[in-house]
Amino acid sequence: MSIEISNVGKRFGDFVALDDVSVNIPSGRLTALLGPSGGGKSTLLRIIAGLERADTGRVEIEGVDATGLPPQKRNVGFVFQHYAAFKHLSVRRNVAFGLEIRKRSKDDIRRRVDELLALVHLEQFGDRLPAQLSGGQRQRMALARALAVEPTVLLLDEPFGALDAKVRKELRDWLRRLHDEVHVTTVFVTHDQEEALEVADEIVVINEGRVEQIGSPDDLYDRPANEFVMRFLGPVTQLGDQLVRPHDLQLSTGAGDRAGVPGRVTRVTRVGFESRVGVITDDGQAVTVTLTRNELLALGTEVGDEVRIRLAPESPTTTSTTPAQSAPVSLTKKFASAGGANLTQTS
Ligand SMILES: Nc1ncnc2c1ncn2[C@@H]1O[C@H](COP(=O)(O)OP(=O)(O)OP(=O)(O)O)[C@@H](O)[C@H]1O
Repeated sequence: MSIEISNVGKRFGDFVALDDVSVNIPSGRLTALLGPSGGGKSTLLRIIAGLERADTGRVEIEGVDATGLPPQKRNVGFVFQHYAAFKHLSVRRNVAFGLEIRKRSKDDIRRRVDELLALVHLEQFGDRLPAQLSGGQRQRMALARALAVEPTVLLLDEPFGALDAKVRKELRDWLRRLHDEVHVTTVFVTHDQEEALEVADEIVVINEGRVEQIGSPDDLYDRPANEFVMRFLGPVTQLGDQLVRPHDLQLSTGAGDRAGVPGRVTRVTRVGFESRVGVITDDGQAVTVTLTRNELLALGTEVGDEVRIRLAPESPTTTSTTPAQSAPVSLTKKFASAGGANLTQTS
């Protein structure tokens, strides 16, 4: 284990920002701290970096107790959302900065900066000033600078948060490829579930100062530990008392079909390649079903049609704990007896 966080607590006045958090972050992997705004992700990252002191608990980095160490003794590289570059220094000098203060030889520095600029695809921009770079290029420079001193751990706090959606997506793919090349243990903070699912090997879901679940993207998406994780990781709809993903529901038409929950189509919306079908069940529950465009065409269903909703076999579900949204028991029973796969399971 590369970073072991044990029973860390942090308060700001009366406010509990982190409540007895324990997480093991594996070496050489890309780990996302994911959760809603204000949940405590940045605070945890800053505690790993040594920029913030935990009130209780312990932080170990590569077997060394780092709890009381200042940031410069932890051998961590850090990149923030708004990266503070030295404005008057060229990109090369910015990247070289950490090496210069470590008094490396000029030749060494030149070689290493060349390597780093190539790694982040900024070879041709070495002589520019930071202000002459785009936002995405500046964040790549920040990463090169953080990597220059060969940190044990790279910590990224919403590194692409300030960039537009398209550049964000490009940099996300690029970060994944970069990590596959350099394999430095990396922890990055994001509130964007798609970003975490796409990039991370491992995701730690943090909410209201507590860890909700730790696992691979597949684990979290397919086997959410609770309703919060299920809702946070992707779209959900409710059928009976179960929360399910809208794309895990199937629709059928045809008078002879008696399986599944009966209802009527209220809305059909196309969003790019997918189609969202709103159905109101005979018991009055509004359910959303997501189909591919071709599935919708094959089904040929329109607003007003009678349909039956079924859960695709092996689909993940979570029992809703929100009383206001719970369906009448009769519906659950009816659905279960109508052969609703694992809908009767409770977790
Ligand atoms: N220095 C501080 N003084 C007082 N409160 C703070 C301080 N730093 C953070 N907090 C509070 O602690 C909580 C957790 O903040 P943190 O920045 O860790 O959340 P986050 O999950 O990273 O959220 P975001 O995605 O919005 O950055 C927030 O409610 C925040 O207001």
